[in-house]
Amino acid sequence: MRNMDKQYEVAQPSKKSIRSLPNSIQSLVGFKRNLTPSWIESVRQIIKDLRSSNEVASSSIKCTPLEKIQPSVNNDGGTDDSVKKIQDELDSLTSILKQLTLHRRQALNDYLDLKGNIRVFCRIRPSPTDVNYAYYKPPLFNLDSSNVSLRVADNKSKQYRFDKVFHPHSTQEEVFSEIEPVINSALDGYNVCIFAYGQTGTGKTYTMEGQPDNPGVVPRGIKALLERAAESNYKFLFTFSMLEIYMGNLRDLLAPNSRKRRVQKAPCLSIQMSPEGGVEVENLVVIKVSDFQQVIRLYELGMRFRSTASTMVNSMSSRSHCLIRISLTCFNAHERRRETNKLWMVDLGGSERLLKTQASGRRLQEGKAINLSLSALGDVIAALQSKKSHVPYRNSKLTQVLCDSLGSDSKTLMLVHVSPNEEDLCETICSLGFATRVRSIHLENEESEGERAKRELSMAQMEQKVKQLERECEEVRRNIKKLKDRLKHVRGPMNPTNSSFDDSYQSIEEVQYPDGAISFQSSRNFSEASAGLPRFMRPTICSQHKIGLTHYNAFNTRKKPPIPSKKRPSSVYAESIISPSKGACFSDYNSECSISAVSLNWKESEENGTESSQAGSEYEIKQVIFPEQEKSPRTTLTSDDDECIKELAKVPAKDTRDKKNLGIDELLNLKVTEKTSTYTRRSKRVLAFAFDKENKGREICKADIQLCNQSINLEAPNEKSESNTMEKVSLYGTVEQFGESTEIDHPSKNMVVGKFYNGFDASSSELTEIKNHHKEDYGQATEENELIMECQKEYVEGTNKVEIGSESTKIQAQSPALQEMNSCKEETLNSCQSKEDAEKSCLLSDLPKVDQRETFNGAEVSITRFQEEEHDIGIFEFFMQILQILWVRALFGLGFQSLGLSDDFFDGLMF
Ligand SMILES: Nc1ncnc2c1ncn2[C@@H]1O[C@H](COP(=O)(O)OP(=O)(O)OP(=O)(O)O)[C@@H](O)[C@H]1O
Repeated sequence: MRNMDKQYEVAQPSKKSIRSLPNSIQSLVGFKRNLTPSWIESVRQIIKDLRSSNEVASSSIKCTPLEKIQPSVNNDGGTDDSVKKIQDELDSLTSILKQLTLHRRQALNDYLDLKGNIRVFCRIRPSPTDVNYAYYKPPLFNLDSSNVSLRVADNKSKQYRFDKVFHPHSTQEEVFSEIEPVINSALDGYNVCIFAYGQTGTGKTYTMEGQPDNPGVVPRGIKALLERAAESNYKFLFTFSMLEIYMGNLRDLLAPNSRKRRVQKAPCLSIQMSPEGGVEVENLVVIKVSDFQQVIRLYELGMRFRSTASTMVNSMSSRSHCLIRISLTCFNAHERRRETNKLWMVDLGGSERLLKTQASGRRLQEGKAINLSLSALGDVIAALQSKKSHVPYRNSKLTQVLCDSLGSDSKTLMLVHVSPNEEDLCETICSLGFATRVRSIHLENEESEGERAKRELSMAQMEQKVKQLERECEEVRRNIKKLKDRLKHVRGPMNPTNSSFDDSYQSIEEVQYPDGAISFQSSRNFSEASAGLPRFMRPTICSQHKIGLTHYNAFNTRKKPPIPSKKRPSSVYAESIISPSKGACFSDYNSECSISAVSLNWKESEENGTESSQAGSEYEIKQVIFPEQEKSPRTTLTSDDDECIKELAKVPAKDTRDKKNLGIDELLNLKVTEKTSTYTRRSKRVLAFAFDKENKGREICKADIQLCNQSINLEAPNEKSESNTMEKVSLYGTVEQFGESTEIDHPSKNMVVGKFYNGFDASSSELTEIKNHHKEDYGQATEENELIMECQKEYVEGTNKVEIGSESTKIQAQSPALQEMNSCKEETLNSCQSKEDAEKSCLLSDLPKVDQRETFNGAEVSITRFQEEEHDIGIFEFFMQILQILWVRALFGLGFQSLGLSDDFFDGLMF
C-alpha cells in the first residue's frame, strides 16, 4: 500500500500529463483495495493539474505566443532549434485553432437551431408614394422587431410573428447583418438556401440584388463569404453557377446561348439525384471564382439573360425563379460538415393574382407556373417543419433542384416581402399566411410564452458565445500569421509540407493553362474521390470539361467498345442540329409537376472526346459552352452596359481552340471578341435553313444562325414589313461533325440546304413560340423592343460580316454530309404540322447571297442577304444544259428508246 501511495505521489508533480490518468484508473479498477484517500487525492491532483496546465496553454496562446517564442529563438541561437520551436508552436496553435473553430461552429449551429433551421424574415417595402422612406410609417402595419400586426379592417387586425421583421426604412446593411450568420454556416459545410419570396413588385430583386450603389444580399453575401474564406486557415474552392426556372424548365443563365431562348426553345437542364439525396444539375455551367469582381461580372452577365417582362404591376417583373449557386469545396477540413456544400440564393418569381395583373397569353402561363412552384415550395417547407415522413420534393423543379439544401441538415432562410399598399391587402394576407405556414410550425404552435422567453435568452447567450469564439479564432489566426512570418524570416520561405497547418493549403492546386484558362485539381485526385460514387453520380466528360478535369481520364470509368466509324450514327448530330429541343424539353408549367423528361442516353464520341446526348438540347449546350474549336461568329453577348462591353472588348481576342476549360475571363471575353471578328471558315460546313417560297425576294431581317458549336445571332427590325412582326431565318449547321469523313470536293465551299419561312405562316412548334411572342398583350412591345435594341447593339458593337452559303456546291450523293442533311430534312418534316409546310421546309437549294451594307445607329455593317429571285440561271447556262441533254440523247437515244423511255423522258430532263 505504501508502495502504491508512493507510486502515485511520484506521479503527482505538476507536469504530469493526462497519460497518468488512465494508469491511475486502471489501477483503481484492478486493485480496488488500493482505493485509499491518498490515491483519490493523487487523482484529484492530476485532474487539477491538467486543467490548470490547459488554461495556461490556452491563455499563453491567446495572449502573445510570439513573445513566448521570441526569447527561445534568441536564446537558442541555433537556427534548427528555433525553427523547431516555432514549428511546434505553429502546430499547437493550429490544433487550438481547429478546436476553437469546431466550438464556434457548434455554437453557431446551436444558435441557428434555437432560432430554427428554417427561419422566416419579413420585409415591408416602402410605399412608392412616400418620398422620404426613412420617416415612412405604413398605416396598414403595426410593427416591432418580430411581430407584424396587419390591419385587415377598420377595427380588426391580424397578428403574425417572424424571426425578424424589417421595417420599410430598414437598410440593406441591416437586412444583410441578420442574414450573415446563415451565410457563414456555408463555410462550416452546411447547405444553405436563402429565398426571397413575395408578391410581384414587393422588392425581392431589390433585396437580393440591390442597386449598384446599394448592393443586396447576393453581392454582400458572396463578398463576405470570400473574405471569410480568405481569412480562414483553409483554402476553399468556390464555383459559381446561375440558372433560372422558367415555365417549369431549368435554364442555364451562363450558357452562351442563353439569349436564344426568346426565339427558340431554350435548352433545359435535367436534375440528377443520388441515392444519398445529393442533387446535381446536369450540364450546368460551373465557373471557378476566386475574387468578388469575377462573381459580380458573372452575376451581371447572368442577370441579362434572366426572363423579365413588363406587367401591370412591375415594369421589370421577373418571370422566372433565379437561382444562384455558390459551391464550396474544402479538403482536409475535418470540422466541416461536408467537403463540398452549396449556398443557394434564390430570387423567386413574384406570386401574383392573375386577375389583378390581368395577364394573358404567355404572361398568364408564366404567372401560373410561378404560382404552382411557389405552392410546391410551401408544401415542402411545411412538410419539413412539421417533420412529416414524406416531403413532396418532386412536385416542382424548384424543390427538386433544392432538395438537398432544404432538409434538416441545411439552413434555410425565407425573406417574405410585402407591399405597404392597401390595395395589395389580399396579396399581403396571402404572403404572410404562406410565410407563417413556412415558419417553425411546431415552435409556434407548441411554444408557450415562458418557453419562448427562455429560448430567446439562450439564443442571446449563444450569440455572445459565438462572437467570443470568433474573436478568439481571429486572435489565434493573427498569431499564426505572425509565427509564419517569423519562421520565414528564420529559415527562408517555409516548406509547406512541414506544417500540418499548411496541408490544407496544399489540398487544392490550381492549374493555370498557358492560354489563361483556369482549372483546378485536388491533391486527393478527383477520380479517387469519385471512384466510390455510383456511376451516374460521377462527372461526365462534359462536366470534367467544365471544371477543368479533362486530363483525368480515369474520371470516366465507363469503357464502351469503340463504335466503328462508318457505323457512328451521324443522326445523333443531325438530331441536335435541326431540332435542338425536343418537346419533352420544353413544356409549359405542367412539366413542373413531373420529373425531368430529358432522356439521358449518353453516347460517347471518340472524335471529340465529348459525350452527346440524344436530347438535342443537352448536346447543344455542351457544344456551345465548352468549344474546343476555332473562333466562331458567335455574338451571344448583348449588353445594356456599354461600359462593361468596352472594358471587356479591350482584352485581346484569344484562340480558344486548345482550351480545355473556360475561366471566367475567357467565358466573358469570348463573347465579345468573337463579336468583333469577321467570320471566315476553313473547314467544311453544312447549313440548313428554312425557305418559304411565298416570301421569296423579301428581306430576311432576322437571322438566327447556329453553327452547332458556335452561333451567331443577327436580329433587325423588318423595315419593309408594315406590322411589327419579325421574320426569321434559322440556319443550323455543323462544323466538326463531318470532319474528315465528309466527301466534299471543295473544302472551302459551303453546302446549303434549307428553307426560308415567314415566322407567322410556319406552323412548327418553334414558330408557335414566336407567334406567342407577338400575341402577348403585356410586355409584347417591350420584348420586341428589347430584341430590336439587342440587335442594334450587336450591329453597333461589331461589324459582323457573315459569309454564309456564298459558294454553294453540289452535294454528293451518299456523302455523310448528305446523310446528315437528310436526317435534318426528316426532322424538319416531323416538326412541321402540315404537309405544305413540310414541303416548303424540305427544299434543297443552292442560294446565292447578296452582300449589302446597312446602317444601324450610324454604324455601317455588312449583312448577308439571301434572295431567291436573284437565283436566276443565266441564259447561256440554260442553253448549255439543253445542248448537253441533246447530246446525251443523241448518244443513247436508241438504247433508251429500246428500254421504253420515250421523248417525254428527255423533255422532262430539260424542264
Ligand atoms: N426596400 C426598398 N427600398 C426602395 N425601393 C424598393 C424597395 N423594395 C423595392 N423597391 C423598389 O420597388 C420596385 C420593385 O421592386 P422589385 O423589382 O425588386 O420587385 P420584385 O418583388 O422583384 O418584383 P417581381 O416579382 O415582379 O420581379 C423597384 O423599383 C425597387 O427599386
